[in-house]
Amino acid sequence: MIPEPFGARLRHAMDTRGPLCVGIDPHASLLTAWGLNDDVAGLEHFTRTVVEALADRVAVLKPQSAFFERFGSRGIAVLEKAVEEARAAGALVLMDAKRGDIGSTMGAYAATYLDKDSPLFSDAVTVSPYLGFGSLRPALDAAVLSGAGVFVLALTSNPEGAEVQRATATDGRSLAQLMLDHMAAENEGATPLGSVGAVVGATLGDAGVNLAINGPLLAPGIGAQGATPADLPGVFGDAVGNVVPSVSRGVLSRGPDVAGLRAAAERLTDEVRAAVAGR
Ligand SMILES: O=c1ccn([C@@H]2O[C@H](COP(=O)(O)O)[C@@H](O)[C@H]2O)c(=O)[nH]1
Repeated sequence: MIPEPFGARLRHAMDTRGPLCVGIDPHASLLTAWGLNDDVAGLEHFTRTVVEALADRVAVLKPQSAFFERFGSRGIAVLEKAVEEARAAGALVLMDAKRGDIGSTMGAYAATYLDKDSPLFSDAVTVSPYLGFGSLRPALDAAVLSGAGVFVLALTSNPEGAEVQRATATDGRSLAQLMLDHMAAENEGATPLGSVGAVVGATLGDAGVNLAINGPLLAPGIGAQGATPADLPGVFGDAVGNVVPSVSRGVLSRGPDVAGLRAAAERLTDEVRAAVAGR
C-alpha cells in the first residue's frame, strides 16, 4: 500500500492542531532546572514528561538527537521510546539529526531514520545539503517510499550560517537559493504540500530568498534565540502559511509542570495563528 505522504499528513496536523513544533532538547541545564540529575534516568524522566504533556496536542515534536547521543546507547534507547510514544499519541516526529554525507553513507542514514522497520523511524528528519543536494538522493528516495519527510537546511537561525549559505554559487544564485530551488523541484505537483521541507531561521529578518518551494518551512529560533511569532510574516512573507515555527527552550523552561508546558505551547500556538492571520 502506498503510504500517505508526509506533506499531506503535516498539512492536516497543522490545520487541526496548529502549526507549532516543540523541540525536545534535554540540555544539562534544563535537567538541573527541573530538579533532575544529568544522567540517563533524568533524561528519561524529562523526555517522558514532555511527550506526555504535548504529544496529544502539538503538530510536531522534534527531538534533538545530540542530547540523547551524549548518553550513548542508553540515551538512544530513551530516544527510540520517545519516538514510538509520541507517534502513538498522534504527534508527527521530526528527528533533528542534521545528517549529511556522501551518497553511499547517506543511504545508511536513510535506513536509520526513514525505513519503517528501523527502531528510530521518524516521520521526518533534518539533513544538511552542503555536500551537494544530490548527495541527499538516498534520503529523498527512502522518504517517498515510507511516506516520510526530509527537512533540508537552507538558511539556519545562527548568525554564522550566512558565510556559507549566502555565498554565491557558480551560477550567481546564493547557495541557500540553489538548495531551495532543488527543494521546489522535488515538491513540484504535490498537493496539498510537498514532503521536502526547508529549514529557515525565524531570526533572519527578511529571508531575502524565494521560499515558494511548495513544502513546509521549519522555522527554529523563536524563544531562546530571540525571535517571536510576530517576526514570522516579515521573514516568510507570502510563504508564512507553510511555516512550522519551532521552539525548544522557550517551552521546555516552563517544565516540569505539565500544565506549564501545555500553557506555553498553547500561548505560542495562539500567537503564531494571530501573526499569520494578521499579515
Ligand atoms: O537553523 C537551525 C536549525 C536547527 N536548530 C535546532 O532547533 C533547536 C532550537 O532550540 P531553542 O532552544 O528553541 O533555541 C535546537 O535543537 C537547534 O539545534 C536551530 O536552532 N537552528
